[in-house]
Amino acid sequence: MSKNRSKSKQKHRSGFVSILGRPNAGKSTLLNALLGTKLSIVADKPQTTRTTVQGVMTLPEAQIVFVDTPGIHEADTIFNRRMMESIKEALEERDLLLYLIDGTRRPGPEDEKSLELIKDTNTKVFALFNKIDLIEKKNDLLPVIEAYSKLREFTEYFPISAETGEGLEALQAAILEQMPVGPAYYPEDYITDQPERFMASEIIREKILLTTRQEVPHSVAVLVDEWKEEGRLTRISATIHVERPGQKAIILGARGALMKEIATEARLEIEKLLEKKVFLTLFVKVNPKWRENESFLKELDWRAMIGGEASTSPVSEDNEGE
Ligand SMILES: Nc1nc2c(ncn2[C@@H]2O[C@H](COP(=O)(O)OP(=O)(O)OP(=O)(O)O)[C@@H](O)[C@H]2O)c(=O)[nH]1
Repeated sequence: MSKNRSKSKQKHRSGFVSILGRPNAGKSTLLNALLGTKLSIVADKPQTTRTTVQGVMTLPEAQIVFVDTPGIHEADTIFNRRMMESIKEALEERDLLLYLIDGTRRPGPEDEKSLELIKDTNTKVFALFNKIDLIEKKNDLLPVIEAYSKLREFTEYFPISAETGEGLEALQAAILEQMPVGPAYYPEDYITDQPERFMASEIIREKILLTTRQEVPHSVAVLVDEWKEEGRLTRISATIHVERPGQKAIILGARGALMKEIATEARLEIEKLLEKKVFLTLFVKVNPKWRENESFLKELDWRAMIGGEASTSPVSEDNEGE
């Protein structure tokens, strides 16, 4: 880590950061963790036609704009030289790159291929070794870090867990330090309802996990279908997607009792968050194999919500009301 952390504190800083990494490394989880825990601001429009703003973290002393890198997703499958060149060009425009690595695995040929993208960029790159919560003995991470550092020299190395939040504070401080002096690009109070929408779905999901005591742990996804501000009331309707009819039965409980409990607890917490009265309607729907359904996963991704692509379609007959 660099030494003069305190020196840089007075001036406001701002910059553009991209998160890269192989599929499944945890990029979305990290972005959510960095932004979510800070109740961050999320921009609802692309910053330029080429770049999508994924989220803006506004702190008293800095603003960090997380931006997507166009073409990066295709780059994993299409190794077209022109595309690689345009991605590399885009990466040059960033103030910092976060290269996310699954810290539980040593690099394989796919990882080496993926590192090609950042091979000769002039932009600083942090190596983030994610999922350290899965590593029993911390020493087991060392050979992984060593193997990666042989493939490329990174500016700094961070063991983190996007899931538990471990290491994220240090990471945030280091990101801040890399940001050039500059103004905030977005007004401080520029908060759309989108993070609230995402947080509401997370609250509902959490209540399900607590209420059903982990009987349906990872088979649950919650999508907010409708969000209407009606004066002092916010009307929210959301669908709980499960994989099997048995899971739907568990969530509903006898005569819908459990579902009622989930809805009430979630409503109370969302009311606290919004500081408003909330009318919450929940539906539960069997959506087999939703985890393999590409378009559904996209809908789930809260970034998709920012683009206004979240489902607003009416709920189908399969649903059960609160
Ligand atoms: N145990 C653990 N799991 C994690 C962590 N970070 C992410 N995951 C899990 O890893 C999986 C992939 O995470 P994502 O955030 O979807 O990964 P991604 O890099 O955005 O994936 P793509 O969208 O496919 O590029 C999910 O099941 C996450 O829950 C972590 O720190 N610890």
